[in-house]
Amino acid sequence: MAASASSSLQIGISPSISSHHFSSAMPNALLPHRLFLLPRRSPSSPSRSTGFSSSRSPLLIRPRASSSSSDLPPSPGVENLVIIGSGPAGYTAAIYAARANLKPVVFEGFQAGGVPGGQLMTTTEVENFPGFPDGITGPDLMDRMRKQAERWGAELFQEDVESIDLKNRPFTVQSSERKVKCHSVIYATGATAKRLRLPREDEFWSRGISACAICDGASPLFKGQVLAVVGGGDTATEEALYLTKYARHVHLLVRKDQLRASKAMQDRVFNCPNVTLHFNTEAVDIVSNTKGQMSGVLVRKADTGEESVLEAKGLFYGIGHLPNSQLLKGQVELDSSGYVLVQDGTAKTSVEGVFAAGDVQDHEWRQAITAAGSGCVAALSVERYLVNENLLIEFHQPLTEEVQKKEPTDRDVQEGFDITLTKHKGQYALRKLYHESPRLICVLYTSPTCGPCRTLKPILSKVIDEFDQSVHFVEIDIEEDQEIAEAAGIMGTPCVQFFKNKEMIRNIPGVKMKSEYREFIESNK
Ligand SMILES: Cc1cc2nc3c(=O)[nH]c(=O)nc-3n(C[C@H](O)[C@H](O)[C@H](O)COP(=O)(O)OP(=O)(O)OC[C@H]3O[C@@H](n4cnc5c(N)ncnc54)[C@H](O)[C@@H]3O)c2cc1C
Repeated sequence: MAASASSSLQIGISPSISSHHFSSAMPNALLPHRLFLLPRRSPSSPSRSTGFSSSRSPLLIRPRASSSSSDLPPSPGVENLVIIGSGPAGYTAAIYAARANLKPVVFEGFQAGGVPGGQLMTTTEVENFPGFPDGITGPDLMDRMRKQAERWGAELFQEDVESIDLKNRPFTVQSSERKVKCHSVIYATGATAKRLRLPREDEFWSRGISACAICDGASPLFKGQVLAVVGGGDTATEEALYLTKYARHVHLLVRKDQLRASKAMQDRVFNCPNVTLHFNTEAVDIVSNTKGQMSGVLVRKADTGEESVLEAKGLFYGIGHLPNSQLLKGQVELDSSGYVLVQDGTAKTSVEGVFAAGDVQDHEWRQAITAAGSGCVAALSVERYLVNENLLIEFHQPLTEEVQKKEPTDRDVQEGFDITLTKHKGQYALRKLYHESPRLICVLYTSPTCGPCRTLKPILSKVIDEFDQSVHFVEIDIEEDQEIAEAAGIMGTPCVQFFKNKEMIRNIPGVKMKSEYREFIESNK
């Protein structure tokens, strides 16, 4: 992924290309972003299904009558519920808890244990989630869940939780940016992709090794190349099949003598001519060429110990997940693999008031719908717990009129490129800005199915807003604008590059903290 810290982007416009691009009718992708503000209805309106802001204050605070012996009133400044995690489990819990007027605080996470939206942000089509007969992409499904939680008043923070104190009541949840006291917690932090820890793994991470075929498969580094995938389960088989869209050939390295994947996935792999299965084969290390680029995988036969080099320009991990339960260690009972133990058929953990949902407590089913189901159980259990303990405070939302973003119309397309605007999209805009902008240019490279890209967009957008008029921003979809992505040496998405005076001065792959982008712009604008 590394590009030199200061190099010029090879996007100088050749006369033929530039005149063609500049004179042709502008496609949608080249349009500057424009937003339209329309009034929204209140969440009480039954006909409306999406999009209410979380910025609201409680209209009415009404302690409920207690059914327990406790006479203590609810403590001020203490939240009813904190939900940690924003996969199907966390968002479903948030929807139910918000609908029950608990005003849950949700820590969606940032980079510890995955991305906001969880594991489905790294997949393309989800074909088995009820209610979507034609399937839906993972990121779209998670966007919908998020909006639904927000609509009903869940308070969402894209921050990692760094510590939890469950030994003292009320509980304390400390994130990267705030400390929250609460009476109950739903722990829904999911699971994280495992790594192989190969000797040269760090050297080639994002420069050949990836744990997300969906995010990185379309990048120029891998297109038309021979690639390898490690693993024998559903993740590995799905990744191998997905990569055949872009790769010349895919080798699937399976440590055992058979696949663990579902029968349906096995059939698809066996019937795919572009995938070669290597049983009893493990990856030992990465092999590079004289230019220091990945050129192969050193593999070992598990049965004979024989080692050989398999030609491959990329290695994708599909070897399963670890439950993200680190924060609970020593406070809540976990099983030997680290999964949170819950009482059978419930979301109750060993600590009263602490509930767990989703993959972090489920090593068996691990599906979006089971995670969502357990999130629902957890939220309903919290409501019951708070009522029984006389801790519940109900929050009712004011019926505020809100505003909504609207996609650009055909008329906007006609209006064309305007250099006075800060935010742009597409290679036409990038070429124009590269040659004409006196400002620092921030380029965000994305791909349509990349979940982390959706995480980064609002983060970067907010930072750009802080520097309006002293920076230009361009979003490049690497599938739509392959030529420019290739010229810029993009090997995975998301990736941010900064240009000034026709020089690339910084390349930042992946999703970073807001402060990193902010500080760089501040000192280079
Ligand atoms: C490639 C792939 C394809 C899949 N396809 C399907 C499919 O088609 N259908 C299906 O049903 N299932 C599918 N699954 C499985 C499904 O994605 C999971 O079962 C489901 O996402 C689990 O949901 P969850 O809410 O428990 O956790 P996750 O989705 O893992 O979400 C966990 C959340 O916790 C957050 N988090 C972690 N640590 C912290 C912290 N310290 N602070 C704050 N937040 C934190 C993360 O950011 C994340 O938002 C797929 C999984 C993968 C990997």
